[in-house]
Amino acid sequence: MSTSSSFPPVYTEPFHQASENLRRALPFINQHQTPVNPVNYAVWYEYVSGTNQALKKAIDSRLQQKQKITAEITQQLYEKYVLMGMPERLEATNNGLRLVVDNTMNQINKVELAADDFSEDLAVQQTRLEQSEDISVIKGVLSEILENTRRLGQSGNELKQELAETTQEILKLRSELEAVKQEAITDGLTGLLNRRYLNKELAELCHQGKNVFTLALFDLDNFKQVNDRFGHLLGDRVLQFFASLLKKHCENQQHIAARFGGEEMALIFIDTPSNIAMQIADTIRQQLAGSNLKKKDSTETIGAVTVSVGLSQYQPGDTTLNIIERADVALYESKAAGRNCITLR
Ligand SMILES: Nc1nc2c(ncn2[C@@H]2O[C@H](COP(=O)(O)OP(=O)(O)OP(=O)(O)O)[C@@H](O)[C@H]2O)c(=O)[nH]1
Repeated sequence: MSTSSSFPPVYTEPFHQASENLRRALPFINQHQTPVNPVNYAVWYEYVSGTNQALKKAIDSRLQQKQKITAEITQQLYEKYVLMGMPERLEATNNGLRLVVDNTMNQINKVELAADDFSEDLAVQQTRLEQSEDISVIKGVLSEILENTRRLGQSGNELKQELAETTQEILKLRSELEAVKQEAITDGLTGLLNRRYLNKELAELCHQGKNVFTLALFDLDNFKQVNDRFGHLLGDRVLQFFASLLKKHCENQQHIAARFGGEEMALIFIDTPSNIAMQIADTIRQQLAGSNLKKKDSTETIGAVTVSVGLSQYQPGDTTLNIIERADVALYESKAAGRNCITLR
C-alpha cells in the first residue's frame, strides 16, 4: 500500500504482499485495456491493496455503473487519490505565505517612503523658517508640518493594522501547514499513524540503539470473510474498532500505534521489553476476541473477530527491516498455529 496521505506515496509492504498485489492488479489493468504504466499500476495496486479507501470508493462507484476505467480516468484518479492533492495544498500554503510577506514588505516600504518624505519636508520647512520672520509664513509652515505629521501617523496606523491582519493570516497558514503535516502521517481510515511514520520511528529508534523497545504486528484473522459476508463498509468499521483498542493502550504512554497496511496494524512499545509488551498485546488480542461486535442498528452479531500477533524485541544492531521481518515471521507462526494467538521472535 502507499501510506495514506503521504506525498510522495511510499510503498513498504513485504515482498509477498507486494507480489500478491501485483497478481491482483494486473487483471484490472487488462480488463480496462489500459497500458501497464506506473500511473495505471499505482492506481490499481492501491485499489487491490484495499488501503486507499477514497480511491476504492471512487472506482467501486464507477464499476457499479459499469463504467470503463480508461487511461484518462486513471490519470485523474491518480492525481486526486494517490497524490492526494498534497502538492497543490502545500503550494497554495506556500503562495499564501509569499503573498502575506510581500504585502507586509510593501506596506513597510510605503511607511519608509512617507518617513523619508517627511524628514525631507522638515528640512525644507526649516529653511523657510530660517529665511522668514513673516508670521503668516510661519503659520503656513506650522500647518504643513502638522498635516504631514498627521499623514505620517495615518501611515503608521495603517501599517499597524496591516501587521495585525498579517499575524492572523500567518496563524491561519500555520494551522493549515500543521493540518497538512498531520495528514501526511495519519492513516485516513483508522486515524492511526501511517506506515511511513512507523518506518521513520523504527529507523530512528534503531539508529539511537540505546533503549529496548518491542514491535508488535497485529493481523486480523480471516478478514476477507468478514468483508465477503458483511461488506467492506462493515469491514472498515471493524478496522476502526480495532484501531480504537490499540489507541486506548497508547493513551498516556509514548507507545506508537500505526496502520501497517490493509488489515494489519502495528504497535511500537517504547522502552518496553518483550515480556511486558507481550502481556499488553495479549490483552488487546483477548479484548478483540471478546468484543461480540454487532451490525449497526441491528442485534445481529458478526461473530468473533480475532487477531494474530507477532512480536520482536529490538536487538543491538537491528535495522528497521530486521525487526519487521522477525515480527512478520512471528506473525505467520501465530497464523500457522491456528490464529488468535501471539508469538515472540
Ligand atoms: N474493509 C476493508 N478491507 C480491507 C482493507 N484493507 C484490506 N482489506 C481486506 O482484508 C482482506 C485480507 O485478506 P487476506 O490477505 O486474504 O487475509 P485474511 O482473510 O485476513 O486471512 P488471514 O490473514 O490468513 O487470517 C482482503 O479482503 C482485503 O480486501 C480496508 O481498508 N477495508
